[in-house]
Amino acid sequence: MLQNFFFPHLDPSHLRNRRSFLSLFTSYADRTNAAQRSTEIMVRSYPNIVITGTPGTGKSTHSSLLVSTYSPPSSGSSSSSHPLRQIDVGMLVKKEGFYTEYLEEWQSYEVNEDQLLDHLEPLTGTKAPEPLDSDEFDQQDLERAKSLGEDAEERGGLVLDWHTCDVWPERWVDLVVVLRCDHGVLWQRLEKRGYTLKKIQENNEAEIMGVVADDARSSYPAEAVVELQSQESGDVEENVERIIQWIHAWRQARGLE
Ligand SMILES: Nc1ncnc2c1ncn2[C@@H]1O[C@H](COP(=O)(O)OP(=O)(O)OP(=O)(O)O)[C@@H](O)[C@H]1O
Repeated sequence: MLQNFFFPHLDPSHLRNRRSFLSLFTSYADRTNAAQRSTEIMVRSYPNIVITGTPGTGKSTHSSLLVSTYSPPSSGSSSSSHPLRQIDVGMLVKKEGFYTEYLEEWQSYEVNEDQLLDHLEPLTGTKAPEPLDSDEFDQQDLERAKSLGEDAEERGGLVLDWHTCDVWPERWVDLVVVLRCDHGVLWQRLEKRGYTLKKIQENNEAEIMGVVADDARSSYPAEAVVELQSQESGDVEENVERIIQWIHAWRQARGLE
C-alpha cells in the first residue's frame, strides 16, 4: 500500500508498491457522487493546480510566489485580490490530524487520505467549466462559475503543494506542475536542511529516477502535466510567470475573463 508521508521522504520503491490511482479514484468518486446527487453541482471559476516534485525542489517557494502574484485582470494591477489558495498539504495534515500513525522508521506520519480529501473537496469547485469551443460546453455551468465571488469557498484556485501527486481525483486537477532539479543541487539543499544521509540519498535517488514525474504522468492526462526546471532563483520567477499566463489562458478559453 502506498504510504503518503508528509515528512519529506520519497522511496523509489513507490514505483513498485504504488496503489492503483484508478482504484482510489473510483472509490472516492462513488462516495462523492452520492453526496453530490443531493446538492447542486459546484463549478469552479479558477483552475486547481498541483505543484509537486521531490522534497527540496521548490514547491513551497513556487506556490507562495504564485498565490501572492496572481491577480485576475478585472481587479486591476493594484488589486489586493488574490483568489488562489496555497495548500501546504504536509502542514494541513499535521494541523488537522489527518494521519493514522507515526512511523518511527521513516520519522513520518501516515496520511489518512479520506480525511484529507473530504476536507478539501468543498474548496475544489468539483467541476471545471468546459471551454467555449468544446462540444461539451454548458452555458449553465459557465453562469454558475461566473456568479462566484473571488472569495467564494467553492471557487477552486487551489495550489496543492505536496510531493505526492497521485492522490488527487482527476476531476479536481487542471494542471500538474512537476518541479525538477539537478540531483547535485538538490543534495546541497537537503544537506542544508540537516537531513540524515539516508534521507538525502533516498530523495536524491527518487529525483534521479523521476519518481514524481512518473507518478504524475501515470495519474493524469499527458496534456495536464508539465515538468519545469527549478535550479536557480531566476527559474522561480520564470516558472511562476508561465503558470500565470496559463491561468489567464484557461480562464479566457472558458469565458471567465
Ligand atoms: N529554483 C530555485 N533556485 C534556488 N533555490 C531554490 C529554488 N527553489 C527552491 N529553492 C530553495 O530550496 C530550498 C527548498 O525549497 P522549498 O522549501 O520551496 O522546497 P519544497 O519542494 O517545498 O520542499 P518540501 O517538499 O520539503 O516542502 C529553499 O531553501 C529554497 O529557497
